[in-house]
Amino acid sequence: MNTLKVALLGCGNVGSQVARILLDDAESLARRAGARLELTGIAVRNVDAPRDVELPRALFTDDAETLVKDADIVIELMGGIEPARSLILRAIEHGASVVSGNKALLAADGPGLYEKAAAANVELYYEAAVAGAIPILRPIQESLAGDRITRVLGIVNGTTNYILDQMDTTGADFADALKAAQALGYAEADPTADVEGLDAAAKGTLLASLAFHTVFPLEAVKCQGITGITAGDIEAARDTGFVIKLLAIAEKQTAKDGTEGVSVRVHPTMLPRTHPLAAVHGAFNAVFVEAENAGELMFYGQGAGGRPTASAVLGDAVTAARRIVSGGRGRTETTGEPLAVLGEDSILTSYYIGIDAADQPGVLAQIAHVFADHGVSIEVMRQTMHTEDPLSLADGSATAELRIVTHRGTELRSPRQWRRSRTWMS
Ligand SMILES: NC(=O)C1=CN([C@@H]2O[C@H](COP(=O)(O)OP(=O)(O)OC[C@H]3O[C@@H](n4cnc5c(N)ncnc54)[C@H](O)[C@@H]3O)[C@@H](O)[C@H]2O)C=CC1
Ligand SMILES: N[C@@H](CC=O)C(=O)O
Ligand code: NA
Repeated sequence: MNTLKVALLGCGNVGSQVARILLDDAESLARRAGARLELTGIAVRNVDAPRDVELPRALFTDDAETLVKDADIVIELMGGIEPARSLILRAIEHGASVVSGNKALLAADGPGLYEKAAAANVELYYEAAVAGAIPILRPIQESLAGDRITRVLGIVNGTTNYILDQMDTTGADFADALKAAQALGYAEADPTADVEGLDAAAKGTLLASLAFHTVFPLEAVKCQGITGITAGDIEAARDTGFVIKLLAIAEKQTAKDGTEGVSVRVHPTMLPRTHPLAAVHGAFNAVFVEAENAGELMFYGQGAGGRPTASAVLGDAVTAARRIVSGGRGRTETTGEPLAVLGEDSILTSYYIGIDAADQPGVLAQIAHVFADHGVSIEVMRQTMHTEDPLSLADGSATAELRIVTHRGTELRSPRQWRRSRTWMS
């Protein structure tokens, strides 16, 4: 049986689990891959750093450059743009296939990397980069290659789903829930990427590009994270039978002028508690794919964490090994249908707005006036008094929390545009 040399870059939450499986499961992986996968080294910043998983000290090196030069398969689990990008390019130049979980890099520079991999006749696989353990990219690229996908939407960030779920079910506060998500290995090295929605935006970009056979630029994602969500918002949602989830939504649409294009957006969304996505708890993810002939498909599983993500990485490594053993290329990126990037004026949805207002006569009328002035139709308005300070009721300084849900409409920036969008209102 052949032996393929595997170089691992990074030994954090995911990398350490990948190394463990490569070592512990070597015999059965060899049978499945058709070649032995020999872990030749693990590149890290500090070879002496303490690790949660016990691994042979001799495998560690801080010389990633040298390690990739002699590998058949390079597994990149360092994260970040550089040096990950340069090391992947170096691996490709040396004829190695690459497996990565680095959605930040792939969303920023995927096409450049695929092109280099195709030219060198090697594979670049990244199933772990979207929705962790859930097989979603391969089904989109292979199983649905004969269908037309129209929409992909779902919960694709484990950290934010964990935080929102903890706030909803246990009343945990945002900061504590984030700390727990970090300790469990769900969060990115810089968790801003999770809580500001950037990680979900990167995944949305990858999903849209593969589902619609186009190149969707990361900068074109309309993105809002969960840092503005308060315990009050969660409570108000619960009181009205809703739950707040961070969704990524990629849609193929026809703009008003007839142009066919794609929009991608990430934002907190109020979902009825009876919706299937409302039942996605903890760091689990769920992705709906809608295709013209297949109809609706739902993919569900662990979206973050070392072990589940390592499963997706190993799946790609075995697939890459099989290709090397059998010869020939595997699946390629199909970017044959460049589609227009559609913006906010093509996104039709209803909005939830929370306002803290003085509880004084005329305030409600003023707010309603601003909405009317901008052509925004209100569907539901609820008022809750802040009564923590009973004296405030007497001295007239009390405030009220207003929760407003609009009818469906587009989100446009200037008042003039809002007026123009009036025709889109239901
Ligand atoms: N943690 C998770 O649940 C998931 C993570 N991913 C992705 O997998 C990748 C790894 O994630 P984690 O294991 O959570 O990250 P981590 O921060 O726990 O581990 C990163 C590892 O890379 C090493 N590293 C970083 N920069 C380096 C450099 N310049 N030179 C040498 N070594 C370097 C670090 O020493 C560490 O061992 C990231 O791209 C992440 O986005 C993807 C899906 C899920
Ligand atoms: N930080 C990410 C990890 C997986 O992609 C998340 O929380 O989903
Ligand atoms: Na996946």
